[in-house]
Amino acid sequence: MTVNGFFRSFLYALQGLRASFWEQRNLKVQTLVGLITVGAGFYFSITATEWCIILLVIGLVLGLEMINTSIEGLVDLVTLERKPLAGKIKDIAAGAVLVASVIALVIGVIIFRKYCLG
Ligand SMILES: Nc1ncnc2c1ncn2[C@@H]1O[C@H](COP(=O)(O)OP(=O)(O)OP(=O)(O)O)[C@@H](O)[C@H]1O
Repeated sequence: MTVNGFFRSFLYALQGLRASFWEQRNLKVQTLVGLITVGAGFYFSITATEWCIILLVIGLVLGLEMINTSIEGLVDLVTLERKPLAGKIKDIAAGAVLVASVIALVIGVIIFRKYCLG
């Protein structure tokens, strides 16, 4: 891949980021929660290891939400008819986001509990 090709792929990825952000209410909410968590991280001066874990789960949730958005679009592209398989595929993709979000919440509680309780 040439430098130009790499740069173009990077721009396409940024376009994808922008498109999913403006189209997806969930992604905006998750980004806001992520930013609040980062703010809390600065406020409580969490450790480097805690930063790594927090940033990893934020990236996981946001990344999975974008893949979920992409799968929803792909299913709609294949069929707009009501079909059990189409619904199941969307539900599984949404379930993946839910799993990551619940894990992120648990990790957030584990990390910030000790700072909040003193
Ligand atoms: N073609 C379809 N056939 C059967 N069920 C569907 C179909 N499309 C969507 N569904 C069902 O409706 C749910 C919502 O799908 P939809 O594409 O509207 O997502 P959404 O509610 O807009 O999600 P988001 O708010 O994240 O965009 C799916 O999870 C699925 O259960």
